[in-house]
Amino acid sequence: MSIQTLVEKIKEKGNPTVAGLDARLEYIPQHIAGRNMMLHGETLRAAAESMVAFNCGLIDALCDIVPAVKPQAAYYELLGSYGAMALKETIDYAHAKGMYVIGDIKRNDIGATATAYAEAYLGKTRVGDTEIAPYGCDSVTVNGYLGTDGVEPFLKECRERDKGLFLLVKTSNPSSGELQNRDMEGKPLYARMAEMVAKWGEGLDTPCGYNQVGAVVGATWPEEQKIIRGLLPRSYFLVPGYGAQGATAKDIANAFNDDGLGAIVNSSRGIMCAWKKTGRNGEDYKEAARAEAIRMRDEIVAAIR
Ligand SMILES: O=c1ccn([C@@H]2O[C@H](COP(=O)(O)O)[C@@H](O)[C@H]2O)c(=O)[nH]1
Repeated sequence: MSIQTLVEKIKEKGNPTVAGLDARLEYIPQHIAGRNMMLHGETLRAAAESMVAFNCGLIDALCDIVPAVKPQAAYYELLGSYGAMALKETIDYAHAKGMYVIGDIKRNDIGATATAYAEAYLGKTRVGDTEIAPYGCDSVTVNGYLGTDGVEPFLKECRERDKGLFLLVKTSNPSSGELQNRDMEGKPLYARMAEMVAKWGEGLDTPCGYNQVGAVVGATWPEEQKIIRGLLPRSYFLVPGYGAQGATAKDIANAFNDDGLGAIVNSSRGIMCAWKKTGRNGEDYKEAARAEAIRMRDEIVAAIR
């Protein structure tokens, strides 16, 4: 699914947000985790099956109001081979429920290895005469700081399979300025990266006007958002940092274009852990996640109006 499909889903739902699926065991209510530990003991399998059950419940609760999910690969890798299966099951379930899937993998390497990452998460791998999509994400986050040869294999998937990318430009974490804001021949490094993103996106515009090659721009950096928006008017921004990292709706407005499009704001812990604030032991985790997703949507739509 291309960035165009993401834009259509955002418009259809009137909701420029994405729900992060980054479950640790402590974010999963006891009625789910306890049941799986009864069945499988205190094992990685029990943790992974709990994660899938929790994710599917969240997807059921959100799929009619939220256009996309963003599973973060780290939390699945934490569960070894069971985690890999949990990630695939989560992606397939989200697709079955009509959601767009952004794989937050932040990968890159030398060209040959980047090709393997790109095929694993966006493309297909060949087994004999059969081609199989190991994960089948619609788009992924990519670390462009390795340069063009590492990004090219991901661009190939955009060209050949209509996939999307979000290149790390200005990340949301407190230390991101240590390197990303350093001067590079008169401009901050993140601005140089934005220029690279524009170059990598050449020839990858979609009919809706947005390019397949987008950028990760932290909600925690409103001033940088404005500068990067100016450099990349037709790129979609994935904007993490809202909620648990402290950014609010007023911090994200600069990421959007005047048409109210151009950015999708992520919340992971804010939505996944909303049940922890209701005092009902997680029995109501789906309702709590939905209520938080609606609150977030309304707050962000009001802020960009
Ligand atoms: O600059 C970045 C890039 C990615 N992330 C990821 O987004 C979510 C944020 O989770 P919250 O719980 O909403 O804080 C998480 O998967 C990060 O790895 C980011 O935060 N900043």
